[in-house]
Amino acid sequence: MTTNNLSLALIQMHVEAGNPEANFIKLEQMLEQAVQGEQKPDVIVFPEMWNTGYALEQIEEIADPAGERTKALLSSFSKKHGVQLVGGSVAEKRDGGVFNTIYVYDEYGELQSDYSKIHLFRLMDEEKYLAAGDRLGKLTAGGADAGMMICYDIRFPELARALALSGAKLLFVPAQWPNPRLHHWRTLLLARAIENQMFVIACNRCGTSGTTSFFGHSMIIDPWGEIIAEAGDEETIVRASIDLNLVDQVRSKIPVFEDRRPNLY
Ligand SMILES: O=C(O)CCC(=O)C(=O)O
Repeated sequence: MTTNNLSLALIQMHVEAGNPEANFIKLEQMLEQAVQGEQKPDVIVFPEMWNTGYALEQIEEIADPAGERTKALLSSFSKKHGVQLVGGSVAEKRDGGVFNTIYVYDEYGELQSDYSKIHLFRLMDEEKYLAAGDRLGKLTAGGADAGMMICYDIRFPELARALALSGAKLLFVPAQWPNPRLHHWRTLLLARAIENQMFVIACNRCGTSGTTSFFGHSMIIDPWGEIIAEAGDEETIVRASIDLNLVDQVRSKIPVFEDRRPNLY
């Protein structure tokens, strides 16, 4: 069988809470590094809320108005380098609120889709400062249908299943998932990959903000649940090439989607 390869790079960066200037500089530096590797990536993924971090008390002032600054950067970079960007998420100010939003730019510099986090994480008071999105996140990557979820969203298996049922073969997950819940992060990502027989491509931040530390461990998991790449806790770019044909192979070996009994549950 011929391969259908997609080359990925995940920007596992330190985010400075409340300092968009520093974060834009850091992101641009790491983006340049990402395209200078031996194999130019087809898709680059960033972490959650990389522009502002979780400076929630200041979020109204520092969120990107209509995402304009972020969109300008993503559009020009994707076009210049012919690379698709799953632009992490940013704090985006619109419609009288602040949303936690992913913009996806295609390799021609055009906005392909967006997604605003639909489950707000109450342990970090997100519901007090942020507005929730109200639709699913879908995109295409390497010619395949894909879905996106943000951080806490991975605790909701129904969401990943809905995306898989709508055709997604890959799931992109930008996150700011902190210590001490590394075990939850790895287990949930592995479960979403195995149960939906899809690639899971998860980009977490690293470093410390105030008293909260982030363990990194960005991961690329295949539809059989094998870990193709996993970072440690340092600032790094995680790279891997995946064969999209593996999704159909795994789905025909164990036909979970044909064997479902949705009328019983
Ligand atoms: O669910 C968790 O444990 C972490 C979620 C989180 O940090 C977030 O959604 O920002």
